[in-house]
Amino acid sequence: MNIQVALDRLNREECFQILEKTAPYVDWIEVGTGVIKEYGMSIIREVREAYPEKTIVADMKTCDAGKHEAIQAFDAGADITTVMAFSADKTIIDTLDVAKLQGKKVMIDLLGVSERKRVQELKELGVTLVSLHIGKDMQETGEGTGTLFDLTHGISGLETAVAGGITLETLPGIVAKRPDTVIIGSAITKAGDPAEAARAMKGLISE
Ligand SMILES: O=C(CO)[C@H](O)[C@H](O)COP(=O)(O)O
Repeated sequence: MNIQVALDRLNREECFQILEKTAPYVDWIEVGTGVIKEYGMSIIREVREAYPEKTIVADMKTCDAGKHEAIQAFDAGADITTVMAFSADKTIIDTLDVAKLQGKKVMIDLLGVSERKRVQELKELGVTLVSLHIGKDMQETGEGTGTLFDLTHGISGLETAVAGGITLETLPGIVAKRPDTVIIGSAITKAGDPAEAARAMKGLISE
């Protein structure tokens, strides 16, 4: 099971400080949407150069112009780019085509999806990687990752990531569901000791 550290609501300096402290304990690095909006593709390039051995996820949250945005992310050095599940099927297919050509991957963000039917459709379009996701704003209303796994339960052949306010306390319940990747943002990046937070989470997952 991978740990993906999500770099969100941080400036460039903070992103690299967090990575310096946590890199030994994380497998995948997510350059968050807000960070990309602030710095553009150049920050993905910088992370790629600094961490050539890590899997880099560009959280582009693409919902249109799929081909163009996938090329942008992959050319900057991302291994995986994210696309919203509600996008038009054409957008999904276009990004999958670019990924296939470049030997990269697309992660479909299921934020806001409540019906398994859409997950099944995505699979039929050729999607192989999805993220079960409770967004920041809905986390504030108390929504948790509890029932998210119902969306993919019984649908075979999908690699799953899960995100949304996961903490050291909620991690055991998540790990029990056996996702392939656990995405953790604030619980690492806003911790008093990010290295210790990441180390503890890696330890828990490895148990
Ligand atoms: O995609 C995201 C926000 O849209 C975040 O990467 C994801 O939610 C993880 O961060 P946190 O653990 O702080 O919720």
